[in-house]
Amino acid sequence: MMELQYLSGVSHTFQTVAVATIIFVACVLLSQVNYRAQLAKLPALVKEGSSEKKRINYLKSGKRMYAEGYEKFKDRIYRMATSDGMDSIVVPPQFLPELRKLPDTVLSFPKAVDETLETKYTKVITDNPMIPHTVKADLTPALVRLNPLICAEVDEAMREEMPPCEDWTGEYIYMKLVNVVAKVSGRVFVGPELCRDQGYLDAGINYTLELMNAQRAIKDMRPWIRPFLAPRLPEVRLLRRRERQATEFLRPVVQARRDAEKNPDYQKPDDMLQWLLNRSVDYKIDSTAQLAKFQLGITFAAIHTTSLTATNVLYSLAASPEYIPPLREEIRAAMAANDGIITSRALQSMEKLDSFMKETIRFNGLGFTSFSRKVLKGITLSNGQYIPPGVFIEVPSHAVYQDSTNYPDSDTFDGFRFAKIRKGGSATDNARNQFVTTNEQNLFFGYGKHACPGRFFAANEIKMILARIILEYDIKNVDGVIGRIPNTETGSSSTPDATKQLMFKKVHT
Ligand code: HEM
Repeated sequence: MMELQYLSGVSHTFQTVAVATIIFVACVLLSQVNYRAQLAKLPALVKEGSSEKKRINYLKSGKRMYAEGYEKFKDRIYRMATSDGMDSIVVPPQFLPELRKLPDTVLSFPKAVDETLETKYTKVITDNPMIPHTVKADLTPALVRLNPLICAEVDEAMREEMPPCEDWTGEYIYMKLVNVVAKVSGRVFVGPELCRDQGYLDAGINYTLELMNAQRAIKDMRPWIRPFLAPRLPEVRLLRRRERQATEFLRPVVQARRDAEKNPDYQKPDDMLQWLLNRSVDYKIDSTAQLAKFQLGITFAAIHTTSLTATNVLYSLAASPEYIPPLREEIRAAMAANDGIITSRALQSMEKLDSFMKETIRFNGLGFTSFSRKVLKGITLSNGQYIPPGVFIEVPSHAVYQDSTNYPDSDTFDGFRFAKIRKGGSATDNARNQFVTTNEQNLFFGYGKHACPGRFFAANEIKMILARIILEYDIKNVDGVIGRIPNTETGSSSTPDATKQLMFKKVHT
């Protein structure tokens, strides 16, 4: 009797579990059907073809497809299959003002980065506000004070990296710039103790490349198998090794600084590591390992973006060397007016250089889209179109830059386009036409509350590096290369081709 009762209990439990499982699976399937039905209501740029064909097409012709969509859909959103075969929702820029008001719980920047970088496995920190806050509240206001020091670091790093170039000399400038930027950013991020340590510099430079490799290896796995196998991928293990290595580099420096603080006369260093230490109590960061991950995160955000952008500008300059004499004159005058030092005031007065940098990224930014966000709760736009939760959105920034209603005669590269507007214009014209400007027509550094907080530092650093190069060298393409070295374009990304050389020759005055 007891046994029968027990068996009937087991069978009842089993039935309950089975029913619950069926209900759960049905709900998942229904939500999937609902999600697909909602997506299907949005117009698609490419209707025909298998998802693999669409994916390959996107990788090959992303730039053209974003331009086509921009022309075709104008003030409507549409969907397009992207590199991982999933549909992304492409949003025209006129919706940006309404989207920027939405909180991260509805339209999320960190969640978009989490999925793009597979942070569950790569462990990049995306959700700690301490990094953007420290960059905004400590680094940007410190620039006026730090610029002479940054300038001295640029000069020293350039002397170390660039050969004499007494005659025309070919250089793979991208790798040179990565080293310069790593040293200069290193001085500001970790301070004097580590910024010249080749081991630490290499760790920072390689981390970004290793992170991208790990992300690609994870994306190549089927999603359901990732929780089991991704942590064991050699590429992912390498990231763990880098984290441990960075922690070991930082440990003695952090310890020495904490010990020194006990001395009431101690002058705290003026760098990002110290600002992070100062804020660590408020943000409940108590281990060197966490600080090391923050440092790697900032390095990831800063080094290659800055050096790729500086490379883009030099590729444009080599293709249009007629800009070199007026730029050189401007830089000389700015320095002469500021006791030979590149102060913040000197940088601000280099409006032609700022303009040339801005015009370069109008044609050759680091990609064709901006404002990548994940939709967490459904959004109805002011034109009535509905964006379902679960999708990614992006704005076709390159198409915006090539629209002649935003930029008259938009097909023409006019290096001083923005300097001319600023010279004759109002305070608003001045504010809206700078390299660091972010708004609906200027999306290189993103848009809204997550727009790149490091852009002021990056702009200063790039200008100082370019100023040093333009003052000291004539620049041209390698013989036989006509026009600008084309960027490598894949899907939504565009990078200067690091395998190409530029020619440099020392200027003697
Ligand atoms: C030319 C160089 C750089 C470019 C092109 C660039 C670009 C960007 C872009 C597009 C975003 C996303 C913004 C959005 O979607 O709205 C971003 C975010 C960010 N960038 Fe930069 N960046 C550069 C340099 C730097 C530097 C030097 C730092 C650090 C000092 C930095 C720190 C960050 C951080 C912390 C975020 C995340 C902001 C947040 O979570 O709210 N970036 N950057």
